[in-house]
Amino acid sequence: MTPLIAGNWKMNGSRAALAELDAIAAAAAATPGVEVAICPPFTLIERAVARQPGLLIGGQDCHAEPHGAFTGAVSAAMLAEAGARLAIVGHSERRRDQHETDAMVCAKAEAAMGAGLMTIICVGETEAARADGGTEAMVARQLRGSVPHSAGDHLVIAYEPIWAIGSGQTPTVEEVAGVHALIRRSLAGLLGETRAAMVRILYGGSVNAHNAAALLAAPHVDGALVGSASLTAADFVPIIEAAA
Ligand SMILES: O=C[C@H](O)COP(=O)(O)O
Repeated sequence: MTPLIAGNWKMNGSRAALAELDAIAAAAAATPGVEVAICPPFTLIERAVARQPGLLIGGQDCHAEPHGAFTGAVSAAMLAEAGARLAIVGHSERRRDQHETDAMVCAKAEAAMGAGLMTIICVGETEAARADGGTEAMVARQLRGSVPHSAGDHLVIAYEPIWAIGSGQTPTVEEVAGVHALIRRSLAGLLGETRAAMVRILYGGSVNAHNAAALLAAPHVDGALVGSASLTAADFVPIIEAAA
């Protein structure tokens, strides 16, 4: 399975920051065995695609409906028209701040896949769930609610423990491997063994140049979803290289 290293710029970046894409695209071209994506804010998508058409450029969210009276929202078809080839849905920051439920995430994922976009569905436990030993139950519940039954080879799952995002903390490699194995088993139950085997499962949460190689070497870790360390080529390129 080709590893996917995806950068999520969140609400960061500017036209000037797109210059970072040049060295990122060069690193991606030099590591053809690794797929590289960047998800900038919506406003930068078209320029990012124009600047580096070889990179996979994506959106950080999409609406479940194709069009309508949804002020501030962007549909999956709009992302695709802008040149995006993937969408992230269900990021924990949107589940928290926009109160997105599993059902809403599932509808967004269906819309994204319907528009032909590779679709990264994010799941991950809270710090409280982890402390109670509830990590696997919470992740399995999110998968049951968020993954469309129709999902095929456009589907990617990102396991992002909420407490690890932006904190500098990560689970142990063994813990990551355990949750990724649980995700693979859950997907097999939801989609069947054959389709589940094709789904890439990314780890996200404080991935950096120093810890990437160990995390990416864990079983069932098929790439990474990277936040702050994707904002500059200096930080992101070593993570791409670690996946090769
Ligand atoms: O989408 C990316 C994740 O939320 C991880 O963010 P981070 O690498 O800054 O911890």
